[in-house]
Amino acid sequence: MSTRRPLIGIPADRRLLGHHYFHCVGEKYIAAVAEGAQAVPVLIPSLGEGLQARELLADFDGILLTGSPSNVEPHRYNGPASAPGTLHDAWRDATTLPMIPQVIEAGLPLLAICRGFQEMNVAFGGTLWQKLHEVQGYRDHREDLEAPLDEQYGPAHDIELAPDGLLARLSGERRLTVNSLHSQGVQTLGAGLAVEARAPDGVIEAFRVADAPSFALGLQWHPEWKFKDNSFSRALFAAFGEAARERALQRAKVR
Ligand SMILES: N[C@@H](CCC(=O)NCCCC(=O)O)C(=O)O
Repeated sequence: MSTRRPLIGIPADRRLLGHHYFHCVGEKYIAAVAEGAQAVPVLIPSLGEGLQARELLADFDGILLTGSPSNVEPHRYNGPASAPGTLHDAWRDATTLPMIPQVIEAGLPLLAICRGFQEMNVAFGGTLWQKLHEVQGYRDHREDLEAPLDEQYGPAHDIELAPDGLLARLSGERRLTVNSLHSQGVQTLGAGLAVEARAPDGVIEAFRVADAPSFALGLQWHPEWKFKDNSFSRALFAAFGEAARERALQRAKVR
């Protein structure tokens, strides 16, 4: 029976560096997959429809959707035009949004973080607030970009966990403290998503795919940041890796 580490795909951001575009993934996500999930991180270029995702997914045991300073293009959820100067990543949208339902349908474990969480909500038909801090009743969920990184990714607010949810089960807690580095947030929840956690102002901070055959979790915060120093983050990536190992074993049986 195969004992190789599971392969976890990570769709890349497409970013202009100098005169050329690159497809890139933040190293902290790569480390969390390799060390936290004990899996092999495989970066996936964001080639949109050119990717043939369905065939590609057959060779993977999980997918991680990362955070990004870019926003999902509003036309993807019939939202209002973004403020001038907003950073988007159309190629990433064109890659992840069609991929998400295929990942769930194929029974691959999925962990989505921040922008990835927002992509999941849009892929399931939900919509986004673009500037939570300008919406009556919501606090500012952004980081201070002038602050040191440890402060930007440091504890920012509590979340209340759904008592019957996966996060409550994984953590054994009802309330946790998380970091917060986002301007956007869930406005309407996508069909089939079950809320796992909310911030004190009511912002949805986590959900799962209610009827997914495997691990399918979206988080608005960043558990990958110094995950080794946080027992809940370690448990999250360990559970994600375990689900990917299970998929790898199933795949090995049918080869
Ligand atoms: N642009 C979206 C998502 C924010 C996000 O993912 N921030 C993290 C970026 C850097 C990192 O990967 O840690 C929004 O503003 O809501």
